Amino acid sequence: MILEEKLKSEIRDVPDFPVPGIIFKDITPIMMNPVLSKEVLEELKQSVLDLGITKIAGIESRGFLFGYPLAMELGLPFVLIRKKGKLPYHKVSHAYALEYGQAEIEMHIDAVNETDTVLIHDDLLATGGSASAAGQLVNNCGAKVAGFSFLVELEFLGGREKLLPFTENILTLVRY
Ligand SMILES: O=P(O)(O)OC[C@H]1O[C@H](OP(=O)(O)OP(=O)(O)O)[C@H](O)[C@@H]1O
Ligand SMILES: Nc1ncnc2[nH]cnc12
Repeated sequence: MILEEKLKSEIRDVPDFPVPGIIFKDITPIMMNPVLSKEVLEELKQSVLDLGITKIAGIESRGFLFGYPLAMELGLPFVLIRKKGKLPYHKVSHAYALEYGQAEIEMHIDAVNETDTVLIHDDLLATGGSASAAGQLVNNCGAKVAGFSFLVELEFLGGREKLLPFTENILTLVRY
């Protein structure tokens, strides 16, 4: 079976979570499968090797699951992009809309700078609000966005369009 089929067979649809009308893509069964998790990590690694990235930024919280292991695999620093009020030091922040609500994310002001080309990683691309807000944070600190990577893309929400102004390198392993 190809990786996309294996992932689709594990990802679970949960209707009406966290609010009515949303079909939530539950990726926790992937984490319960260490063999598949390693395959995911290897695929992400091979796909971003040529992008010349200097740092990986992961979006809280599910973007940490594969983002940090990927950074360690590649021998790169990992940057935490967190929900408002969680990071201790001086920060840049950006508010945005989610598929199911509003949010604001933050990054330490010295986490990236003009010498960096950054890969932004998250588990899932829906409307693109979170990832484009993360791109803004990276750009606001003077760094370039070299690429985005996600396990899942909800194509019908058109999030990819929001990311194209940053880069055309948008990797997704499973599309719905
Ligand atoms: O493309 P968007 O419309 O912005 O949606 C995608 C975001 O929504 C989910 O995060 P959520 O805020 O639910 O947080 P979590 O990762 O902590 O569960 C998901 O992990 C992405 O970060
Ligand atoms: N439908 C969905 N499933 C899981 N995570 C999400 N984040 C935004 N939309 C989502």
